[in-house]
Amino acid sequence: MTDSHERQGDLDDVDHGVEDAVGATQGSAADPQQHASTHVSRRGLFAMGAGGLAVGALAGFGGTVAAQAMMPQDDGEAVDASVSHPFYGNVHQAGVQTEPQRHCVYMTFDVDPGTTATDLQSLFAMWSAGIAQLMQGKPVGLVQPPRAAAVPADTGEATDLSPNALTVTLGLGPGIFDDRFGLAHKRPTLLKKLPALPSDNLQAALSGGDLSLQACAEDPQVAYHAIRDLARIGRGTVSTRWTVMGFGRASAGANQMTPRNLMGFKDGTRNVRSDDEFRQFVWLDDADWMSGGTYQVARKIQMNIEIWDASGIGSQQDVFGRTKSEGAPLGEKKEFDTPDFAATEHGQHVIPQNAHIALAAHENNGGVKILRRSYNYTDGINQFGQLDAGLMFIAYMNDPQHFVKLQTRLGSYDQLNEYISHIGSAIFAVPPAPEAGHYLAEKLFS
Ligand SMILES: C=CC1=C(C)c2cc3[nH]c(cc4nc(cc5[nH]c(cc1n2)c(C)c5CCC(=O)O)C(CCC(=O)O)=C4C)c(C)c3C=C
Ligand SMILES: [Fe+2]
Repeated sequence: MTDSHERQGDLDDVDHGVEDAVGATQGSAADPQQHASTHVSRRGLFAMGAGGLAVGALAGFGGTVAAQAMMPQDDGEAVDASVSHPFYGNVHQAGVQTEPQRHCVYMTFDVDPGTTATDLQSLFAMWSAGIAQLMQGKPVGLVQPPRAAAVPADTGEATDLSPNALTVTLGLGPGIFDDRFGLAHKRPTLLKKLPALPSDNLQAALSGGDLSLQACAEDPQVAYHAIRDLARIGRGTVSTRWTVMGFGRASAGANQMTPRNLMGFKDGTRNVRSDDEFRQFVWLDDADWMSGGTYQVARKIQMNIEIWDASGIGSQQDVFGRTKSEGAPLGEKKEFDTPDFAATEHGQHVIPQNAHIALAAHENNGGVKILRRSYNYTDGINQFGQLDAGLMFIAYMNDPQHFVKLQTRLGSYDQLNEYISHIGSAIFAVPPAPEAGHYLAEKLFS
């Protein structure tokens, strides 16, 4: 039993929100047999009941949230705050193939000492029930409980805000499959710590984690609220490790205009887009309990923005191999023209061989592609009074070696290295979405 159980006993006046809702529905667990051999702690009961809450949540709130006015944005795209994505039954977790929303809060967690597999199981059940609520624009429990001494289960800052296309995506780090929880035999085949890579400048405090949550939404407060309440639900089982608040999505989805990174260049022009490409490069198939899942690589990449801002447009364009305004490959006219990496002029490659796109393109990497779903971030100013900002690079792929292969080349030769520094790094396995009546990563425990 972890100290969280004791704390739950102590906090009589807390409105337990998701926990109570889950516990109250335990009679409707989808498959009680599945848990028959599990030690049934209070948390175990939550785990059994999570499916019931899920079903209830779907039945009760499944319709679309009341439509609101469409808010036109500067990029010409309208934000429809009423959009909500389904959590259950979609095979893949939302937040991967989902068109990138404008804001993202990314957080990793370490599992607290003394936590058991049953505690983890309960956490995933409670997080699943909570995420299902949040993605519909609902609180995870009472914002205003009736008794004056009761602590609200939901922190309340998203009250009256619509779902805003919120997605919350759970990742499991390599640590979940070490000797702490008896889950080593369930380790996703390709999940292991990333090796040291060229140009790494990693800080331990910005790296690793047993679990990750990526919350993306069109409204930053909706994304932050989700992470805050989920971290609260996890208290006593997991502790926060590192977090990044991302904005101005720096990758485009299939139907979106290409956004710009903080270096002012369009980012996401040549990304994984079609269902076929997702099948080929992102989703895991025939991978036991991970089928329908994927791997997530997160890198916090700091930019030396002040130095970049002082460099000439010619060298900026050479760094990426693209023009700044249009985003066209050098030597071409339009953004979506195909780069010609062989073209030369006056004996020089038109796209320098050490340009970012020349090194990263699938044509020059044995056909390898990864899905980039990154966000800009800022941490204010650094100790020298300079802008502290960069790219929260988040990528999804069905083989983490694809990232390793690309970053080995980029870290060794990329002109961009003069202006960036990889300061944080982590890898996670992203399980498939649960069916209605089940919860994330449930098959880990059967
Ligand atoms: C290991 C993978 C990659 C890292 C790390 C990475 C960092 C990084 N990228 C930019 C900006 C741009 N990247 C662009 C293209 C691009 N980048 C990668 C991979 C990594 N980038 C790939 C696979 C590609 C596609 C290459 C191609 O097929 O042409 C571009 C060009 C526009 C686009 O196609 O998206 C930009 C701009 C930054 C600023 C950065 C780290 C801070
Ligand atoms: Fe890139």
